[in-house]
Amino acid sequence: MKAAMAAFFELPLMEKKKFAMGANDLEGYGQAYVVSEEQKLDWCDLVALKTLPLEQRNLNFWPLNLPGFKEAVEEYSIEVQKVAEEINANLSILMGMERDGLKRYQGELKQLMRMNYYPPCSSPDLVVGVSPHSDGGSLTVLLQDDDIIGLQIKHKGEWIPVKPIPNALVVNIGDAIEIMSNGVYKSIEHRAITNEKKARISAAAFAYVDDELEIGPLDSMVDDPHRPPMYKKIKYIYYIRQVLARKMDGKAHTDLVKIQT
Ligand SMILES: O=C(O)CCC(=O)C(=O)O
Ligand SMILES: [Fe+2]
Repeated sequence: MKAAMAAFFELPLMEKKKFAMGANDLEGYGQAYVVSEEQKLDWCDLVALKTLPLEQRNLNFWPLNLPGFKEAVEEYSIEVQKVAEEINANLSILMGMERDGLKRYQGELKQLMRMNYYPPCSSPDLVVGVSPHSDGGSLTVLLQDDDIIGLQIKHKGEWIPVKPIPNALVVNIGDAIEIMSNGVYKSIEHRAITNEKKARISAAAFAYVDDELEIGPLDSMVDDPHRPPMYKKIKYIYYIRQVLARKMDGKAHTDLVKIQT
């Protein structure tokens, strides 16, 4: 998977542009957005592909003439989905349900694979690889370089590096699980920084629910009046549209659906 991603980003720009993301597309090759004049520039190339279920793949965005790419992404996406499903099963138990509790509620999870390429940057203070945000879906499973630190999480107001553990994956809770868990499992604010000398590649597999599903705190996580619902119910499509429309601004999106007390 790492070799396949590296081979893609090494393609000449003209080749990569054949898979260019349209203005309102989630899929394809592009650059991370520049949010505002005041904000540091995002320093990152990316290609995003809908990987699962198989019928939602749009092979027009896939570099099919790159040897081994499709096979690697296909195999990796299936394996990483099993990891996401196993974590969901365990989270279900932690949330007071049977192992299949979240699966029953969420249905079969879909997957978008976002592959990021952060070129080396001689002025790392002036750019940020990916601006601070939380992931909108249920879970994100991240594959990162074993020897280059780039990912940071916000903890008690400070940016803490997530040091790579060789051959390990990083799992982020997304906003949808925060909402379903009624705030017990919080989505994490994170960003990626660039490196002065070395390029870094990562693959974020976002597992998310069907657009039409209404997400809200699960019954097992609500205990009125001791633990009332803390989030409004919202159809996932409306939630994710808000996230995408407002670009990236820390954890502001979950605040939008919080019930004010
Ligand atoms: O490259 C990373 O470590 C993080 C990427 C990320 O947060 C994302 O693609 O949502
Ligand atoms: Fe992210």
